[in-house]
Amino acid sequence: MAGINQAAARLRAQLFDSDELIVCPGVQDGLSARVCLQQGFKNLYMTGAGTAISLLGMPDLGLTTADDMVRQASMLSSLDRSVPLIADIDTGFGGPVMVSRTVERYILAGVAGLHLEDQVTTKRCGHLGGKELVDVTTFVSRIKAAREARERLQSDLVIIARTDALQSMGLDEAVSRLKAAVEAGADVAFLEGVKDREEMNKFTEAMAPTPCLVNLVPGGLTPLVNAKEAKELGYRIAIWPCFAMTHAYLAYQKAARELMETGAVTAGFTEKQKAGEGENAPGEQVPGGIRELFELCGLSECVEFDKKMGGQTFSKGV
Ligand SMILES: C[C@](O)(C(=O)O)[C@H](CC(=O)O)C(=O)O
Repeated sequence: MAGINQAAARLRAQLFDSDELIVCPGVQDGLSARVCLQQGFKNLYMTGAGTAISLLGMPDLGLTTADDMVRQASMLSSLDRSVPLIADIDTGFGGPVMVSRTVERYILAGVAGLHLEDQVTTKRCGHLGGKELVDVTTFVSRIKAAREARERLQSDLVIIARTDALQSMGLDEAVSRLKAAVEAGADVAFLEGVKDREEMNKFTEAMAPTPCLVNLVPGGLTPLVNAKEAKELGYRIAIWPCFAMTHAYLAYQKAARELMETGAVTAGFTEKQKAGEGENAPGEQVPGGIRELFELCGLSECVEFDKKMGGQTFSKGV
């Protein structure tokens, strides 16, 4: 338990023993997480929207189950346990019993922080229209259930309360909901769909001294401020949910179009090959080729581990 809880304790220290902005690139699968770890990020964020898209091929409409999310969170937090993962838990997937059970599963999966919201269980992405909310008593009961799980497991889990109330009820009601959530045990406040810098500032000031999170979704409602600006606006955590996914989508599309139109894929070709000279030599290293991807995902570490344990699995090389 102590080992798993370490990431949560680290996130708590980042939040309360320092004033640095906690920068969380959004990841939705093993590849995006490995790339962010390779780049040296100190935190990761598991996006629910990205998980719906990459795991189910479906939009963010409350279609991912607790099992889908726990499994993904467990895989992501296992890749580097020294890097705290903040994960989306949507609405907690039911009433207080279900919320408590799901939060317990997130803790056991090694999640360091999670955000729990006040939309109805048939929720949707916070940057879409027509959102419906539960009443404040139900929202608070979700937060209390999360807190109960944290206490029961003696975990340092950081609970982030998210409200989607801005769209239909305005800033004052949103702030009042988040204050009630903090009173019930949440550590951080997350105002979804904040629309401009003035509102961002007003929000962080209204919530002080509670730390606030800003959600920077490409193509969403919130201006895409950079890390420096987010900090100046009073935020302590910034998440970039689908940033890599937008890039990946455009790259997949380009490659698929090329294959469809020309019957060939040149992405893994060397410059010589692109110039029409020669074919891919068997086993040749190409940028982004399969060996490089395996290396990114720990090929050498696996081989080393096998050897260290006295295994012979790779004694003939890989
Ligand atoms: C933060 C969020 O909950 C997520 O799943 O990453 C989404 C982001 C998105 O839909 O791109 C959200 O509801 O804002």
